[in-house]
Amino acid sequence: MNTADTHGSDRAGHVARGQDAFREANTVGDGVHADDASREAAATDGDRYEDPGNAPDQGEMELAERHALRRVQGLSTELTDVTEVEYRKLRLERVVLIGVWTRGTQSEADNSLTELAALAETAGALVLEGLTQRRAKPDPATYVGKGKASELHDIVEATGADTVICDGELTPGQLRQLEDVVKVKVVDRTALILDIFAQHARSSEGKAQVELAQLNYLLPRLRGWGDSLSRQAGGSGGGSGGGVGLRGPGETKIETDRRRINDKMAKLRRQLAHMRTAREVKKDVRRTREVPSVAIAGYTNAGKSSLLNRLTGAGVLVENALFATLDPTVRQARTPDGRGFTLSDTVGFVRHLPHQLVEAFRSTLEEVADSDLILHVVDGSHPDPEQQISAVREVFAEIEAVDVPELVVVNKVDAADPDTLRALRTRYPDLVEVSARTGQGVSELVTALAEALPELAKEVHALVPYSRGDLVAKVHEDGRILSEEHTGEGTALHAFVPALLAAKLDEYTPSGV
Ligand SMILES: Nc1nc2c(ncn2[C@@H]2O[C@H](COP(=O)(O)OP(=O)(O)OP(=O)(O)O)[C@@H](O)[C@H]2O)c(=O)[nH]1
Ligand SMILES: [Mg+2]
Repeated sequence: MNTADTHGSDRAGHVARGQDAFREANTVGDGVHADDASREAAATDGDRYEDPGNAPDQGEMELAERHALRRVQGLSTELTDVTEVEYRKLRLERVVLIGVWTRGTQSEADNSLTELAALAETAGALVLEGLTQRRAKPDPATYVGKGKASELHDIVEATGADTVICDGELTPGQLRQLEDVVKVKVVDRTALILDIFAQHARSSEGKAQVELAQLNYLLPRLRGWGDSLSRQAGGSGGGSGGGVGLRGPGETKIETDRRRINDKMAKLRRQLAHMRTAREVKKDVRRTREVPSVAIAGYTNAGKSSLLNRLTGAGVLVENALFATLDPTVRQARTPDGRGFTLSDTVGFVRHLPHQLVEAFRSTLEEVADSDLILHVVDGSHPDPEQQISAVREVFAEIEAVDVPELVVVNKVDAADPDTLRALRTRYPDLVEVSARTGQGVSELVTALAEALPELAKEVHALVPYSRGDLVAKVHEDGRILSEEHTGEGTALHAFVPALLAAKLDEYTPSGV
């Protein structure tokens, strides 16, 4: 918690307050300028692994495509005969949610279940009922207590639900034993999030990362799922202990499956290592340009992609669903005083992000840790934004991003409760309030962002011969020009530039300046 706190608002800094008049006058923010040339540059830099085209309406196309494809997800061909991989196509239709509430207030417990409902809907399920049980800790056998479990069975039967989703990560044994009582498929929050990620991954790297996480989750659960599902499939009616005759061949099959899964995981790890190298190379290119990078991070559905769109007109997918964005999108942008920087959208965070996913997405999340500034986008219209802020900061700590300066950006102020906003202002005095929807506050955000960006290191005076027009162009691109004059010998420049570019300009610096 201490690490998270040191990451606090005091360091976010730079945000001028009391500019309400200015804000009123600027309700339609035009955002950071991203010209076509720089957008083209972003495309050739190839920050996406499967470039879906660079048309401005790309986000809309993705959205349409997603709606068209929703719920038609195939299995990887290599695993089609592993029947226990069943959970990968959860085919959630009608679900009942159940949560064990161990600490905190009633409203926190309710928020948690509301979030689970949003996750379930994002995965394509229809939520019929949500229940919580207050207990000191989850029951080691059936997650909820025995009595509650049979009550749950009655509700499942009465509503005609086909799946129960538990708000936590269950042990293989708990999953199996609860299934025995409720007689329908039981999945946990982790499996649900993995399923959403599987539906949403678009790049080959994202797909590989999710598949690795799924297999990782599946491995210790093979037997549990296998037992329970085969009993159900066999229609033997929930007798305990499984069929004697099934045990031998069942175990052999599990061994085979386990080996196949291990092989598949090894292959995925190799592929990912390879893709990672490719990404490092691209990052190096960016680093040699020394353009500062800004990462937009925050809780899922906070409005990160909307804000990126508002800031650059990038046409990135926006959807009122959790985890709409899984693949990093990087755009070139420019501050009002002309300094170039990159702005990247990232995968949303969630409370108790399954550990397998943090592992799998480590390379993607490291983009955040490697950035020069984090715009931490917070959903101001959520009933409990502070809890989301802490959840996000926990992930920052896990990916070692706590040293990166953070600017807290409270989004959706058009829909936020004034009391919530007041509480946030007290807690994070340096925050910026915006609405990606209406554009309110966006120009203040641009100013705050420009101030928080690391200053370009070097002031140079140079006389660049006309044969080195490329260098002058670079100064225009990456630097901030104070004066420029065309003389008989070349272009005389006075500018602030990144250190690396300053070194290149060194030989054109007249001595004595
Ligand atoms: N009222 C209001 N709604 C907003 C605002 N910004 C975004 N939204 C809505 O919030 C939802 C989520 O927006 P996204 O931009 O997809 O959020 P995200 O943080 O990128 O979400 P993930 O990629 O899923 O993590 C969408 O329905 C947006 O229309 C805002 O300023 N005001
Ligand atoms: Mg997004």
